[in-house]
Amino acid sequence: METKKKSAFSKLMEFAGNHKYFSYISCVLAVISAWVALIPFYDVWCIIKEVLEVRPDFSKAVHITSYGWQAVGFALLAMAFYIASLMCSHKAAFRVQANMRVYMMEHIMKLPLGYVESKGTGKIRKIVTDSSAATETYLAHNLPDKAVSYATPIGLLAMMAVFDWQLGIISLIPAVLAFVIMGTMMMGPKMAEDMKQYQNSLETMSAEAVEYVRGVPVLKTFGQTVFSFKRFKAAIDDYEKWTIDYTKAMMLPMIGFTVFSNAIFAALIIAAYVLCGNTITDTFLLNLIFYILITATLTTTLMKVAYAGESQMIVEDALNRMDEILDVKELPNGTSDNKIKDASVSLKNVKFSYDDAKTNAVDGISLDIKAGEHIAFVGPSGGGKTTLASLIARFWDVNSGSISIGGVDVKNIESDKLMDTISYVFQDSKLLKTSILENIRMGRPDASDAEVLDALKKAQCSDIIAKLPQGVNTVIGSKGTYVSGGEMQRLSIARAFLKNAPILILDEATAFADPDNERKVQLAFENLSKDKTVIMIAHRLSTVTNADRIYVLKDGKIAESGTHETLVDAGGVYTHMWNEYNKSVNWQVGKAGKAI
Ligand SMILES: Nc1ncnc2c1ncn2[C@@H]1O[C@H](COP(=O)(O)OP(=O)(O)OP(=O)(O)O)[C@@H](O)[C@H]1O
Repeated sequence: METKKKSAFSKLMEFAGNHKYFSYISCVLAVISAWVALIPFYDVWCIIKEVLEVRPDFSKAVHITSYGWQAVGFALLAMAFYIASLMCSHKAAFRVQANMRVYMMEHIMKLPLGYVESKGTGKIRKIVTDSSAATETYLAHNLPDKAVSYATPIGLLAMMAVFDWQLGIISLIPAVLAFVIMGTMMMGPKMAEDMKQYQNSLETMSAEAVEYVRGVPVLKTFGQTVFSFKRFKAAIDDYEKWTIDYTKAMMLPMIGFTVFSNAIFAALIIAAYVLCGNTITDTFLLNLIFYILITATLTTTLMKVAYAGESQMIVEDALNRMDEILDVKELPNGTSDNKIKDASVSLKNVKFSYDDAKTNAVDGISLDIKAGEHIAFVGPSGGGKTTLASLIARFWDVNSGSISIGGVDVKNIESDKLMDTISYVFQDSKLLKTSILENIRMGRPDASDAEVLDALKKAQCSDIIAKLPQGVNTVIGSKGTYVSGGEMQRLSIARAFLKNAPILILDEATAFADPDNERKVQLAFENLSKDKTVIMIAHRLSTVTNADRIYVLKDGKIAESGTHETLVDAGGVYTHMWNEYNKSVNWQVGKAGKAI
């Protein structure tokens, strides 16, 4: 769907489907309502006219009541049209909001998984929900109001020209001035930019607040409370600055706008003195009273235009934020008829860099993993282990080179097929807020309860289930159901068991709370790894000693590769890492010994 260089309204209408007609009808009804709402003013004019004509014998004013009822009738009719207009506008707005969310989510599902991971699910959620909510307010309320605010001056103009064109023009002068101030100073490009900055600083402040609260345990442990409060404080200061700047920038235009839009009747009174001097006629008096009454409508209308303009800026900003996500290219889905012949993985001169990064995170890596081999990626932090594993699972597409699975380039494998071929067990396991049973069943939706239970057993989860209040039916994250990082990883191993994909990528957790958990996770990994091609991102060398081959990754390149034994003897990066590892193990044992 083309989303650029279009007005906010036409962008929104693309999401409305057939419901766009409700938006159009809503505007038409709002216009009718605006014009019908002017008729009671004509009735009032007739009443004043009759009063002036019959004075001083007011008993002759026999039409006043009928004019009065007519005014009430038209006021009610105008209200009915307005309500009907709002009903239509809400119908369209809710449909647009729903379609927008569905469209965004469908798009997000096709984006590189790496993008979703690095952008942050919280931020994406905020854009999807908040931006679509902003469009709802705009379409449901501001659009009909905008129609009213354009229709009313046209209706008024017609009426004013009919009754007394001179007074009409005079009452329009302040209105036009207010309108000019609004158009140039309150809604110009500068204000749109200020509004954007304001929204940005609001977003940063919310994000910093969340980070601050999430980091409280770490901050307290390291006694860094005051220091780290600085970032949050800086975000608050920035927000304060923008709010004050925005308010200051708005102050003069707002004063001008309010003065001019409320001064219409004052202009009329001054004009009356100038135009008539001491000889005021009945007709002039009648028209003057009529204009003074009716200009109140003009003031309200101008206010509505101002609010509609502000909400237009908000909706445009919301649409731009959505475009940030919609502009990210979806990963093209593979369609090759070539069959994946086995669970082998082959990389040929693979290069990849993250957006805006100066260096390649993976820089010309070639390797071949035969079906059924167990290999490990080790190396210093930032060496490219996770990135390389993500490329194999096609969370990102390579910049150059190629990755193939079973002889077929991953770009040509249909995404469902690719996901059936690979199981990725993340370090920070992804569990949803639903029952354990359903969480595990995601591995294979048609699995029976018995199969899920079997997977849980193989993944060493029996003790987790036993301690939960409702066993496998316990909802993760519900009250009283705390699962530790290690337990969570075992649960996601159970999910991988159920999926039973021939290639397994395991991102080993860096830290475990207790040795028992660590032993169980390792046992679960071992069970899961049987008869599969395994790629392990290892952080502790103890877990890779049995691997068929170890790749040491440094600065996005393979620094060394081979079995544990050959690498230990090679005297390179791995030897150094192994020595350091042994020192740390001995140090821990020594420390434990001392403590006892
Ligand atoms: N989402 C991202 N956006 C931008 N740069 C990234 C992203 N993820 C990783 N990087 C960068 O890419 C390089 C490789 O990182 P990667 O996470 O693959 O290393 P790693 O070996 O897995 O490190 P660790 O052992 O600490 O997990 C690093 O310089 C890192 O800063």
